[in-house]
Amino acid sequence: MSDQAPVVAVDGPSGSGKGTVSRALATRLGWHFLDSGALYRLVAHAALDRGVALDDEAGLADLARHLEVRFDTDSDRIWLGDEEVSLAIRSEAAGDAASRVAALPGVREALLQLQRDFRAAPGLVADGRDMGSVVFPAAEVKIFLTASAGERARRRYNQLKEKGIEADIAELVAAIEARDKRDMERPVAPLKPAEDAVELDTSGLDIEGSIAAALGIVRGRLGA
Ligand SMILES: Nc1ncnc2c1ncn2[C@@H]1O[C@H](COP(=O)(O)OP(=O)(O)O)[C@@H](O)[C@H]1O
Ligand SMILES: Nc1ccn([C@H]2C[C@H](O)[C@@H](COP(=O)(O)OP(=O)(O)O)O2)c(=O)n1
Repeated sequence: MSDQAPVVAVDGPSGSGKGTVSRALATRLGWHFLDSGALYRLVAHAALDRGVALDDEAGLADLARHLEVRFDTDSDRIWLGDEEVSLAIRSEAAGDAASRVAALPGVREALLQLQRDFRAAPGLVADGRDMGSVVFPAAEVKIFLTASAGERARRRYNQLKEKGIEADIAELVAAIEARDKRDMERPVAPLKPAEDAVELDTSGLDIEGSIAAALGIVRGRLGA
């Protein structure tokens, strides 16, 4: 593993701040970035688009194996074939469908190598649920971000409000708890901290505080 580029794995539940913190880590370290959740969202989007049922494991795995995905990390845009799907895959419906397709072992297996291919010099920051436990089990640094369900619902509420979308906090808490339950109880690659992960609770932290704390963990581990 030491002859390969180093990996910082950032895992945790929805709304814990993984995307925000891991993108900032990648920028500050000058490393590559993998948004693995986007891959599950892309499979779900492609399935909804092409009428593949969300429990058709073979059909979904086939979609996952042949994803024609293109990321532009600078502009944060994503294409599926010729279609720009940057906004479409961020909807609550796509997130919910992603959580369903992510429970299927055939889909996870089909996305494994694609995720590992993101590892390149000088290093990779990988954001997801199983980066430290399954995809990069020998990652040099593993961080498990958490925050209370109430705090995560408030963050989601603010995100939706910024986009002009009305939402109900109680409904968001219920949706977050349902998604956590599905992600934690699935038999394959369930959401849980890797044994050697450092847990970081961001409930009482602002964004800069979360980034600084994560950067401190990375520097401590890498000795940089
Ligand atoms: N302390 C914090 N750390 C990270 N993100 C935060 C924090 N406080 C609020 N946020 C906001 O929470 C929202 C969800 O963060 P995001 O990075 O998308 O989470 P995840 O990728 O875990 O679902 C974003 O709008 C982000 O700006
Ligand atoms: N490595 C990963 C990444 C995401 N998933 C699943 C679990 C989530 O419910 C969906 C969507 O993930 P994403 O990180 O984009 O979702 P959030 O922004 O955290 O709500 O995909 C997964 O099972 N494994």
